[in-house]
Amino acid sequence: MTARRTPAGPGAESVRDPEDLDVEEVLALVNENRGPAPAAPRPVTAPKATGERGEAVHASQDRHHKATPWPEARAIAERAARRAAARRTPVSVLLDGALGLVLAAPLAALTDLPSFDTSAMDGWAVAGPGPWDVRDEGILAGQADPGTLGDGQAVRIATGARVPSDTTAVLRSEHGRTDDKARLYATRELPHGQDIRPRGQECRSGDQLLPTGTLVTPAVLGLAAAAGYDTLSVVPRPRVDVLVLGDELLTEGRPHDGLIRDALGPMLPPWLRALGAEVGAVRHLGDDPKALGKTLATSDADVIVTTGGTAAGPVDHLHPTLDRLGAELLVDGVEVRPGHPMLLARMQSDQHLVGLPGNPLAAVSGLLTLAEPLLRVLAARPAPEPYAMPLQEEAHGHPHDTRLVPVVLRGDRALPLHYNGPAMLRGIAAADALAVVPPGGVRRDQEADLLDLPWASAGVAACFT
Ligand SMILES: Nc1nc2c(c(=O)[nH]1)N[C@H]1C(S)=C(S)[C@@H](COP(=O)(O)OP(=O)(O)OC[C@H]3O[C@@H](n4cnc5c(N)ncnc54)[C@H](O)[C@@H]3O)O[C@H]1N2
Ligand code: MOO
Repeated sequence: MTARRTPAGPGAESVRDPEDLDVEEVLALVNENRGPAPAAPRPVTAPKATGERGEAVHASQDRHHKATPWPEARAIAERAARRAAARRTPVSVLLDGALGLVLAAPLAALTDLPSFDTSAMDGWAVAGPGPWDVRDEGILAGQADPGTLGDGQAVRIATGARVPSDTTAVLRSEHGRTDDKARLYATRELPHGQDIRPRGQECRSGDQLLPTGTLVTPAVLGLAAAAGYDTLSVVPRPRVDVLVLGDELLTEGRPHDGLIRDALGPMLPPWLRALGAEVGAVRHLGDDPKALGKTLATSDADVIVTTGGTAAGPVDHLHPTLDRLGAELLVDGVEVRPGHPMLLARMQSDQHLVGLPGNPLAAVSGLLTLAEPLLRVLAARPAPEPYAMPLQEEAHGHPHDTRLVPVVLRGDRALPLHYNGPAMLRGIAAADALAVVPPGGVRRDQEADLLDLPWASAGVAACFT
């Protein structure tokens, strides 16, 4: 695979323009030497394999089954979403609500475009060879009936106006002159049909302009409006409920007395929206298994995202609660660092739960491993083009698991960031992408696959509004 883009271009390291300075400053903060080294590989607790890879297991089954390999976990999330996506019903939305959604039906022109023979220039509509007698009244865009021109006649015309019947060409204003008797002379040759946009030049009514599955971009909105649409049939955004678990979490102020700030409540909704979801208010449920059970049982969201409680600690209630509710575990642990306790469960045929680990970077890992493919397929969005870049520094690997390491893109290389421990957000907050580091690691100058962060390519405003 090849690098998809080179944000700073060759030589970016030696040329420090003001934009680069910002990057340098951020890098100095994130990669200064006193920071901890990249997370050391963790010893792997020997898992006992049970059943086939990717096979659904009931939540009460052996919790020590083998975790799913990282690429397979993503494929399982995609497959699960495909089954649910087949049952989703398209919705009709006003144009201004369709941005970022995907067409559920082909966009067929509701009119010819242009819908009438149109002047492409400001000048004169003329009939037959010149010189021409110029009519008194000109024609503007938006005028319903421009009449007919007789041979040897001309009329002033504006760009976008309907040309009169029997017009043979439009003479641009800079290519003609009139005498004091209102006779018009061309100052250069005027081919037949010049500067007339004939009706149907771009499309005929009924022509397919865009296929099902097209992402609605600003340009698509423009085309749809031009072709006569007020509403579009689109795939609805999957509705996501976010449940933040943990009694230790504060929603404001500074950490104190063993309590810490909830970092995921503010981070997940906009990130999930950038992945195509419609997200309601975040609910903080503490470590209350009853509240968790009730909320899961009554949610009508397409996808429930929980944070924390995925491990086996005294207040990690997710597994027992899923078990009580009869959920089907499609993925229960992934061979990825950070984030290995993440899980994917099918609650009902058309409802899934993504359990993100509580450690914040582990939660990001779960977001990109399980939530991204699930939401992308439910929203019918196209898969991002895979791409790879050489690493500017070595990223060492975990003995068995894939590692996801925050990187910044500098010129045509990706620089791994430190502060990439499971509980840290300092690296990812400065990152453009996550490098996929297979077991064995990636040497300096060797290519690593990259997962883009949604805002790195589109910009924050484009992807969150
Ligand atoms: N005996 C074992 N213990 C743990 C294992 C393991 O394999 N065996 N795995 C560790 C790994 S790896 C992770 S990741 C965590 C996953 O834990 P949980 O999903 O159960 O999450 P919690 O225990 O609730 O929290 C973990 C950690 O993250 C902090 N946290 C939780 N929520 C938030 C939030 N919204 N914002 C900021 N920080 C949050 C929480 O206070 C804990 O420090 O389990 C390990 N343990
Ligand atoms: O390694 Mo855990 O998965 O801390 O994130």
